[in-house]
Amino acid sequence: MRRYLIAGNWKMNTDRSTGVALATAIAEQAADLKDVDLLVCPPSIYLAPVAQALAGKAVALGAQNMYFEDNGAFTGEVSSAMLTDVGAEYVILGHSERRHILGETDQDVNKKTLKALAAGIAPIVCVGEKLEEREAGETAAVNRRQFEAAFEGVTAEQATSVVIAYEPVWAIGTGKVATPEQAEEVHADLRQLLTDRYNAEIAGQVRILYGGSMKPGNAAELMAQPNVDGGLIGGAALKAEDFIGIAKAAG
Ligand SMILES: O=C(CO)COP(=O)(O)O
Repeated sequence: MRRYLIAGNWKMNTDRSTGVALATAIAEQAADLKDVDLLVCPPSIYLAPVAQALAGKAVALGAQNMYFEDNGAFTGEVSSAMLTDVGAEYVILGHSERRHILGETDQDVNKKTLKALAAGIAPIVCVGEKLEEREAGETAAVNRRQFEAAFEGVTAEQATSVVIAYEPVWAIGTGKVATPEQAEEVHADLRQLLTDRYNAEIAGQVRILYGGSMKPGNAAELMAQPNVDGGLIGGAALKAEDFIGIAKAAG
């Protein structure tokens, strides 16, 4: 069945030395954990030194974004080949900060998802509604639209490598975590969308993470939900102790 995945999204935080120290501290404690996959996603510029710190360790490396073109005149962007070159196995795509602050569209997320899969990188596709959308009763529709757009053209074979992260925008960095029931409702909807698009067997293999103010103190009840397969952690991923505390709650 599905293994829990605890993923740290460091966002635009850390520097070279604190990033390496954080990855090293997580890797040291990761050895004791069973039945859970750990992943850290530092800023692109620190992927290489963090990869070095994690060599031979039970913690995977991921990026926070990539571009969908292979190479060329795209100033400031990073390609899928560059990510694999430095050892990234995952890439976060369509994070709400990229959608709502940096203007990324559903179509961009789809192109990036297809490119990552073609390159052998596991995309972590983020979906999630804003507060006003939830209050307007649009939660299911928004998450469905983002899901359907991202999965356009993804084959059944590829789908099992995709990770979905449900991150309600109102819960990100606010300390206002979704209740386990709120999370489970959306996760179950997403699993049903996978079943409808592919089949129940494939849907049963895809990991659906929750993200938004997840902490050691609330992680266990969230991950006790049948369709919550781990977490995409922001603030609490910047302290090894908190990140490992969440990973322990998965067990
Ligand atoms: O956006 C997130 C992870 O991608 C969640 O951030 P916080 O855990 O800081 O709320």
